[in-house]
This record gives sequence, C-alpha cells and structure tokens, in this order.
Amino acid sequence: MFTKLLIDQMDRKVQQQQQQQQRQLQQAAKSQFPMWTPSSTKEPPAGAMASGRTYPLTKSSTATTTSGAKCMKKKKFVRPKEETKLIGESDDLPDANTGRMNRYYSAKNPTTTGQELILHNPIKTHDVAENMSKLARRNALKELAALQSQQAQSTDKNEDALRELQESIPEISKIFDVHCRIGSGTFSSVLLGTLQRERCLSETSRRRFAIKHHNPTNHPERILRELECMFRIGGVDNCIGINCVVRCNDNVAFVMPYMSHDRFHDIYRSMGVQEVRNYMRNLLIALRHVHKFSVIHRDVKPSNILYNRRTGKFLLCDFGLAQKIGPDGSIVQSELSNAAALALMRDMEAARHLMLQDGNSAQDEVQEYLSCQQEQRVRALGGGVAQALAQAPLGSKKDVAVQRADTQRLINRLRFVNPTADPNNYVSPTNDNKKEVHASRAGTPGYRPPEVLLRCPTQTTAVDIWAAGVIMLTTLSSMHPFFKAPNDCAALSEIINVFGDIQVRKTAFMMDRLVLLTQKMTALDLRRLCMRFRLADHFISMDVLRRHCKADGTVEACKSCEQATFNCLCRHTSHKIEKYEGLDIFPAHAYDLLSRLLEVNPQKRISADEALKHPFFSDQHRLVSGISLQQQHQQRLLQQEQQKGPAFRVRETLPAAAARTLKPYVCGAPDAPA
Ligand SMILES: Nc1ncnc2c1ncn2[C@@H]1O[C@H](COP(=O)(O)OP(=O)(O)OP(=O)(O)O)[C@@H](O)[C@H]1O
Repeated sequence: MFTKLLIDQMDRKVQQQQQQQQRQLQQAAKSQFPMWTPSSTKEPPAGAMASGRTYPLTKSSTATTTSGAKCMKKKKFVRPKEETKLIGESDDLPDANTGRMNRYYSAKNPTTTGQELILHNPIKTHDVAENMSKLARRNALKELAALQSQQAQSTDKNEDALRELQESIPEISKIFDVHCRIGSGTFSSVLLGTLQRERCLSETSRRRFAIKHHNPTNHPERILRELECMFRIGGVDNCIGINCVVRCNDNVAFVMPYMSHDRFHDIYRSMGVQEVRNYMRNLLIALRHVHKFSVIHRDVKPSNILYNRRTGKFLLCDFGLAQKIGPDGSIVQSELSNAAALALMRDMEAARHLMLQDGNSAQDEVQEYLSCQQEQRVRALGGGVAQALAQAPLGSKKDVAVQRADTQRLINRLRFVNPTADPNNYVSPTNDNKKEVHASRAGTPGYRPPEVLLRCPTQTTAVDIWAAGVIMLTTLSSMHPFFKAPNDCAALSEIINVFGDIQVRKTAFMMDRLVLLTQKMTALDLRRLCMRFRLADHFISMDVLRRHCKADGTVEACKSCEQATFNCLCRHTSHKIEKYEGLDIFPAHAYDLLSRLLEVNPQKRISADEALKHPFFSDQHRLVSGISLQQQHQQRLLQQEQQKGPAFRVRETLPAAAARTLKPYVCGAPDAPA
C-alpha cells in the first residue's frame, strides 16, 4: 500500500516536472525565436518558411530544414560567428494558429557562406523533455529501490529478532503473539507482543507488551541489576515497571507494559515552553524517585525516555547501566550476593499474582498507535519536509549561505579539540603517590558529566542530573545532539568550550585531577548560546548584519567566541551586543535551571528534588504575551521581594548527598534577559 502510494506520488512528480520543463523550454525558445502570428507586428523572417532545402552541417552529414530530428542527431554544432538568420521551419514550437510545432533554425546565411547550416540553441523540446523525464523516472526508481532495500533490511532485522526470540525462549511463543521489533539497542532487542489468551478480544482491547530480549552476551549481573531496579523502583513516578520475566538457559526476556511514544528526534525542535516544562518536570520526578533508592540511572538520554506528546505520558526506561551507591557514597561494584539474588527471586515470586494484571489501557494505546502510524506515513510521504519548508523563513540564497557559514563556525568552536591533545592521556592525578581507584565510565557519550570524563571514582546521582541538563539544553537550543564527541577527551573539550576552562580546571583540582590544557576558553552565556542556535536566522539576518558592518563591509569578530561582536556569546562580554528583547519564548528561569543542572562541579549541582522546586516549574512564571521579557522579569522580582523570597527545603538526605556542599540557589537573581 505504502509502496503504491509512493509510486503514484513519484509518477505525479515526474508528470509535473515534465510539464514544467516543457513550459520552460517553450518559453526559452519563444523568447529567442518569437513566433510570427498573423496579428504579430513582426513579419516572418525571410526564408523562415523555406523548407526542404538541404545544407551540409559542420562535421559532415546532411540535414534538411524540415527534418528536425535529423538535425538534432548531430553531436556538435558550431556557433555562428556572424549574424544569424532564421532560415528554416520545423515542428518543435507550437504554431499559434495550428498548434503545430515549428522550429526556426538560425544559421549563417547560406547564400553568403555557402555551405554551413549552424544551429543556434538547437532546442528540441520533446527530446529534451523526454530525456529529462527519463532521468527523473530513473532517479525515482533508484529512490524507490533504495527505500525498498531499506525496508527489506529492516524486515530482515525484524524477522531475525522474532526468530531469535522464538528459538532461544520457546515459552514466549506459547504465551505471547509476538508481532514485530519496536526497538533495539546495544544490549537487547525490544519486541511488541500481545497475550494469546486475549486473541478472542478485539484488536483494540488486547493489551500490548514490550518484550525486551537481552542479548546472550549481556552479563547476567547486569540483567539481574536491571531486573532489580525495575522490580523495586519501577512502576511508579514515571519509571518503567516490569510485568514478568521469562528465562530459558542463557536467554532472558523482560515483559513490560508497551507505551507508544514520539521519537525525540521528531519533536525537540517544536517543543514550546509548556511542553519543555512538563517534559523536564516528568524527567525530574522520575530521577527523584530513582535517586531516593541511592541508585544512579547512568543512561539518561532521549532514547531511554518514552514520551507521548499527545497524551503527555512519560516513562524513564532502561536501567541496564544503573548503579547503587554505598552508604559511604562510593559506587557498589560488587555482584549481587546470592542472598540478595534469592531475596529478589522470592519477592518476585510472591508478587507473581500481581504480574500481567496491570499493563496499559489497550484501547487508548491502540488509538495512539494508529494515529502514530498515520503521522509516520504522512512524514514518509514528504509531509515533514513540506512542513519544514513552510516554516522556513524566506531569504536569498546568499543570506542563507552566510547564515549557515556563521552557524557552522560556532559549531566548529563548540566541537574544537586541541589537535595536540592525547585522547588517552588528557587528565592526570595531581598526587602521583595515591593509588588509582577505578572510575566508572558507564553511560552514553554526549551525556557523560565532567566528573566521569575526569575519571573521578566518587560519582553520585548528580551524574543523571547533568544528563537531564543536556536534554534541556537540546530543547532550548534546538540542537540535537548538542554534544557529540567521539571520545572522552573530545567530550571534555566540548564542555570546556561551553563552560570555560576555569570552571573545569577548578572542578578537576577539587577531584585531585589536572587537566592538560594548552588554550584558554571563555565561558559562554547559555541563554544567548541557545537563542543563537534556535533563532539563527534572526541573529545573523542581513538586516542586523548591515546595521553593524563597518564602512568597508566587514564585521568585527570577538576573539574569544569567534562570533560577530554584536552577537558575542561570551558570558562576560565587553562588546556592545545586539539586544533581542521579546524574542525568546523561554523565560529567564528556564536558563537559570539549565545552568544549575549543568553545573560543572557535581557537588554544587542541583538535585532532582531541589530542581522540582525551581521557579521554572511554578505556574506564576508563565509568560504573559504582549509584555516584554524584561518587564515580566522586573515584575517577578518585585513580586518575590514582596513575598520575601521563597523558602527552600533541604535537599533529600541521600548518603552521597551528605558530602555535597551546595550553595543555596536564589531564583530572584538570574541574569537579566538579553
Ligand atoms: N516499554 C516500551 N514500550 C515501547 N517501546 C519501548 C519500551 N521499552 C523499550 N522500547 C523501545 O526500545 C528501545 C530500546 O530499549 P532499551 O533502551 O531498553 O534497550 P537497550 O538495549 O538497553 O538500548 P541502549 O543500548 O540504546 O540503551 C527504546 O529506545 C524504545 O524505543
């Protein structure tokens, strides 16, 4: 069905292209060889109607003026050096009266030069159009073939995953109808299943489950830890729970409630203030819950967050890298003891009667699923592109090129890594006498915090908070992924490029680490950085550029951030910067929270519980349209003054948290809005 739609669409496209090309070619031909019509003021050129005469062409062979096809077969035509003259008639241009196609040839006057018929712009529209349509058709077929092979590949993977699950855990196919693969990661494949005993129910009434089939290479300890987290922590406060576990020899499958969700990749650009607020609130609720158990999730990233923007449902999943923190704040490395494992199994057995009872309300889910499928189909048929084009601001090609180059310069600055840096040896302990302790690196590149990149052995739940900050940074800047370094050294460089070298050096020093840096980096202003990416077209619009350029047309650039001085992104800038008042949809509080989540020093980083009390989440700080941000900010400051400032509760009493010395955050003193 989808393929047919695609072919139909391609055929239509090809037809449209053909018609357009035909029109363009006719117009071009007309403009060069205006048609003579009885009403035309121009007389038909002398000899234009002289048909049937034969002239030798350059490079041999003969052509008659009436035989356009023959003429077009010539490979090379020589442009006339002398004035050209219309001498022929052909069937390529439509006659105004008859509608027949005519063609006028331009050639050296055969009477003067004698021998040559030289075609000037030999346009034979139907041949060219035919060629173009062939080309378009060929391209369309290529596209289709690529799509089909992609589909075939994914079908292969789908079938492989289904077969593997059925072969390795045959019990699964006795309990579930397994439909398709819905996701896969480094450690598992996730498949969609429904209960066989619910076959009698209508499709919409059947409950759906996500069956996570662990790769047999996955360490049993890891699987057991994940199971423990899902069983003991999951099921409440936006954390995914577990319905049952099926094991057969080395193979383990977790059965969880299925939740249809939006791909972060598809939505992060269009998330407004309220949606970002809800998303972050839900994420922090999940993290607060996980952290209460002295557990670090360690893999907080958008693909491990199931979020449905239509229903607002939110689930944090994948506890595969979760780690427990011991009473002294160190990470518990030891394997789950036999007693603990047995206790877990006993508890799970005791809760057996509860399993498979909940699950999701299938009715809602199926509706969502269907509408989701529909949206995806529209997207596949170019709906997304059309929408993107419709949203794209208009500008000349040159403007767009300048803007792109400027943005690319900024991205290059963010991604900058000193070429002399040794990726395996970029940080060293300040005290060589101390015995080196193992530091966990578990996590996804781009979401690892400075303490992990600095190889600090004492890591806390603050690791997850940093990752949440990176997600918020992505939504506020509309840039995904924001950090995308290939290794830890480059990842630390990216952090230094945004937060400055001093912050990172201080934190490293506090952790008895020395970062080897050869270059200073100034910290950037998070708000202006996010705005610069999100509102790139505005920041470097030609209007603004013209206003600030010098007499010779050049624009001065800031030496630190390498941006035009009026767009300087440095946190402490001495340049006169362009104000972008009222442009930003996000309130100053959003950036204040962002800076606290992305605090380089883990000891000063905000906790999930504290973050949830941040003013960004209180409704009184909603944006009021029609009033400038600065005015709103001043009004809020006034209100806070009157209320004598909000009372902050003490941080949650986690063992690891006890060691932290947090500076209390005061919401009333964020940077003034740009
Ligand atoms: N309950 C669920 N409902 C719907 N989809 C799910 C569910 N659980 C997982 N998925 C999908 O499967 C994907 C992979 O799941 P998960 O992250 O648990 O596997 P993983 O092997 O640990 O992946 P990774 O290596 O990327 O961390 C998710 O990104 C999600 O799209």
